Amino acid sequence: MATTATKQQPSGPVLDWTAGHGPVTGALSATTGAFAVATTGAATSMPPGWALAVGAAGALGHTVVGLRVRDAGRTLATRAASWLVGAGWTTWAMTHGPLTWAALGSLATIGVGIGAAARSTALFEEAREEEAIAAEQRQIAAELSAERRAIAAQWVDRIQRVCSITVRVVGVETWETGAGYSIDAELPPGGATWNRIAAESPRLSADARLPHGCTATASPGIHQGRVIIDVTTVNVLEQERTYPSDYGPLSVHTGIPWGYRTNAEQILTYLREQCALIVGPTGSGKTNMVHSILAGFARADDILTWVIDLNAGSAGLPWVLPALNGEISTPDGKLVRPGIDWLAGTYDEAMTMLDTAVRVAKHRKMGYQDVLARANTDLLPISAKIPQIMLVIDEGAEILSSPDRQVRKLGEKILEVIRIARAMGIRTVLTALGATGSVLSNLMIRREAKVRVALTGGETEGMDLSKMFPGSRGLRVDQAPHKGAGFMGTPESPAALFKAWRILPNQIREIIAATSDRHPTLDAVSAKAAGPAYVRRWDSDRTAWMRDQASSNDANATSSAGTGLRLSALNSSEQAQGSPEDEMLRRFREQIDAQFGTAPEPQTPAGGDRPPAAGGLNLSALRGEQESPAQQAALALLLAAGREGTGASAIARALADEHGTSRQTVVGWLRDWVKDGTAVRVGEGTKARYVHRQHAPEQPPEG
Ligand SMILES: Nc1ncnc2c1ncn2[C@@H]1O[C@H](COP(=O)(O)OP(=O)(O)OP(=O)(O)O)[C@@H](O)[C@H]1O
Repeated sequence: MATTATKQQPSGPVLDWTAGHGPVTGALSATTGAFAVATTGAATSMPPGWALAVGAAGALGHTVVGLRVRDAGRTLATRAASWLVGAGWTTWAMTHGPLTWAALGSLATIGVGIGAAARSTALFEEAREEEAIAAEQRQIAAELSAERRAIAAQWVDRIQRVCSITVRVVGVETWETGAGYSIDAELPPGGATWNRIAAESPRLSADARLPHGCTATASPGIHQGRVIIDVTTVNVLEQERTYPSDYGPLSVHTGIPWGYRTNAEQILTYLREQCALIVGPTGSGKTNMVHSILAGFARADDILTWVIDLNAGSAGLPWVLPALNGEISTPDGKLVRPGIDWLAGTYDEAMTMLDTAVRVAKHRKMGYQDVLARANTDLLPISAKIPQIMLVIDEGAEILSSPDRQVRKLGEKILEVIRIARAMGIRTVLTALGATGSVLSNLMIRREAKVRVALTGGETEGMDLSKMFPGSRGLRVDQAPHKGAGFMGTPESPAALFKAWRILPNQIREIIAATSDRHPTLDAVSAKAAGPAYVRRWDSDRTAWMRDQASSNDANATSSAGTGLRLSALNSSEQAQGSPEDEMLRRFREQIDAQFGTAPEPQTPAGGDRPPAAGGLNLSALRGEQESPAQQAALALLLAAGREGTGASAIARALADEHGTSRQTVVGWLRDWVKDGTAVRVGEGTKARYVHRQHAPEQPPEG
């Protein structure tokens, strides 16, 4: 709150002065009450005398109750007077006439007299109750104020001792997170500046006997004569904090939390235009951090996450397998979608994904010309209808700097996406084990990836923080010796210590379930560009590696310690086709189809009897080796059209350029699909359109 000038708090008062400001706030509360009465009075033409009566009653209430609770005489007098002043002001405000204090005084006297005689009136009871509550609050405020005053006094002395500057503390705010406090102080006249205090941060921290990992950092106040000193008293980086259990919706526009600062406040990343780079050597907590990033993306209702993970699939699989294996369901018993929208674990799949991303970016540029013109912007307006695609590439930096020519081709594609797709809503998050020199010397990364994280986790080798965070001084690797901790900087929040939340598989499962209904679907323009390659992404032949991975993980758990890319992924076609494997593959495929109600397999006659499940994924919906690419593209369009559906003419138009398909041919396919239950015809005559059965309002009767 006080320390980070985040986007949510662009300006306005820095500190919260609502509690414990002594006489000023006391007077304020009396006057605000009076103001309310005056306003209401004026608005309802209340006779001005009533306001005086209220004031008198207030004075009376305070006096009587005060006597009962044995308040000091002086407090009593002040309090009663404040009510009268308030009421006096009210009357003045209501009548716009002069106020006679003699009249007031007499009224008050009369009031006290009357009040004493009328103890049991409702007014008195009410006043008494209010006063009891107020007294309790004042007690709390007084205690708080005492604590703040003590802090203020200590720091005035300390700054004098350490920096030889005599400041005047204007306010002290203790943080809601309980991890420290902020001091707002005025610098003495004569040209002292805030950075003189900032420069003495380590000595101030030592003088204050702060625990290890806690700091006193000075930053500019509301003008150059003021300074804010943030003091952390609890080392939250040392603690293990789990991912916050509130899985409420997020958006690319409101920022996605990636971790917390030393004051325990969340750091938000704004990735509409930025890419991100996360560096963390083995064991620093990088995989865990990627999971908490994927958690944030899963919670957003305008983000589709595509993950490339050629390294044993550990980053993406936990977001896919629980859903594919049907291990979880939503609270109302529905099947869930995976927490990410696409996972590439092999070289070929990664290439397909990157090609798709490039096509989507280019198509969006053309297809959304009118949207951009209408919104008068060159940045595609991202929403749940036109989602942002976040490409998360684990060890992407290693792909970029790989000596292997084939892998470097992937790298070139990644750079192309970064270069062309900012305006069109595709951004990347790259992770790196280290060796960032070559990556950071890439102009594209330097310019586009300004959200940066360095997970140090105690590792000092090969961590060049000055390259990761140019311009920031005083960052030392040894300040963040804990796993999951390091430094993070974004364009909105300067590089400083931070820690990622710990996230365990059970929370990942919870988030998959909680966010299943929230994920957007690819907009029609993008879906058309993405084509069958996208629609078939969960097909069993393309997800077979996940099964391989899952079983090889079981068999050889220790091998995951090896670092570097799993280049065997390049040999994706070399899958053993022995009969036990075939059997597993068949079972896996059956499972997927059973879970997600995909189209019945032509080669398994029993499949046709299964009632299709509503919703779910398009897994293997585009089956049928016998189908032409044009027909597959048509089916992709039908799927992409969602509940709205589409028609033969629209599909034929979309296919004309690439495939030269006639309307008549499309009519034939649609007719076949209606017959075999793939599509449903909705509406009549000119309103007739076709809806893929996944999106059909009601399931068609099975024939
Ligand atoms: N944010 C965190 N808070 C607390 N502990 C953490 C955090 N992140 C990671 N750890 C601890 O560090 C261990 C290693 O984390 P993780 O597997 O994410 O590291 P990594 O850098 O990906 O390593 P590897 O490359 O070997 O998988 C975890 O098992 C956990 O005990």
